[in-house]
Amino acid sequence: MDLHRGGLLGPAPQRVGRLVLLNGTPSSGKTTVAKALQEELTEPFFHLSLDELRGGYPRRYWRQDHGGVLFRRVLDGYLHMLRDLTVLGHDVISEAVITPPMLDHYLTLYEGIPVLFVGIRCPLEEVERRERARTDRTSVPPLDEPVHAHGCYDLEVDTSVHGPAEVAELIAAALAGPPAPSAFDRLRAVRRSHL
Ligand SMILES: Nc1ncnc2c1ncn2[C@@H]1O[C@H](COP(=O)(O)OP(=O)(O)OP(=O)(O)O)[C@@H](O)[C@H]1O
Repeated sequence: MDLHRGGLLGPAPQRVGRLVLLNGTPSSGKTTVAKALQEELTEPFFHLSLDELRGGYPRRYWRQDHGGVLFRRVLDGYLHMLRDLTVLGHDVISEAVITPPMLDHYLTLYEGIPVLFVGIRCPLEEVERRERARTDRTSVPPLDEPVHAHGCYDLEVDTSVHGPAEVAELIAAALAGPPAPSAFDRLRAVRRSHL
């Protein structure tokens, strides 16, 4: 796929940026890890949570979004926006809740982009405890099994065992020597073998 595209600053950048994709159930700790990772890394990594992007629409639109149509459109915008940032040379940290029907979309959308796929694990009892303690949004049910059903990562961490700074160190080490083939390449190979 030809990712070459010029920007406001002239010709396309020398390299496509890296994408650190943190996948886990709500309240597994993705946003917390993303912020700790930005602190850990010496190079600048862009991070925006889906919740922050959702804030672009006033609350009344979300109250009317009963079929989830607005949510899906904003999620799609989020994923495409992060892809475009990597194409323009930004290194990016992204959060994801990838259930099995969604996986193909990610594999196709991020073809040609170096993805470090990180499983953010956390036991369900701890996820539920964190959900109950949250005041920033209405509680949502955990999705642990479907989110990790594909069973393939470059790195898996458990945020009930390792604190955010430790997890950030593990991810930084994986970024310094990313596995090859990457988890996304292995998942694409599995997809091709089923065609
Ligand atoms: N390692 C941790 N130890 C204890 N509490 C944590 C840890 N990581 C996150 N939390 C707490 O759990 C709550 C949810 O964390 P966070 O927002 O990072 O999860 P998330 O996976 O990004 O959730 P969502 O998908 O809903 O955005 C927060 O209150 C956060 O402070």
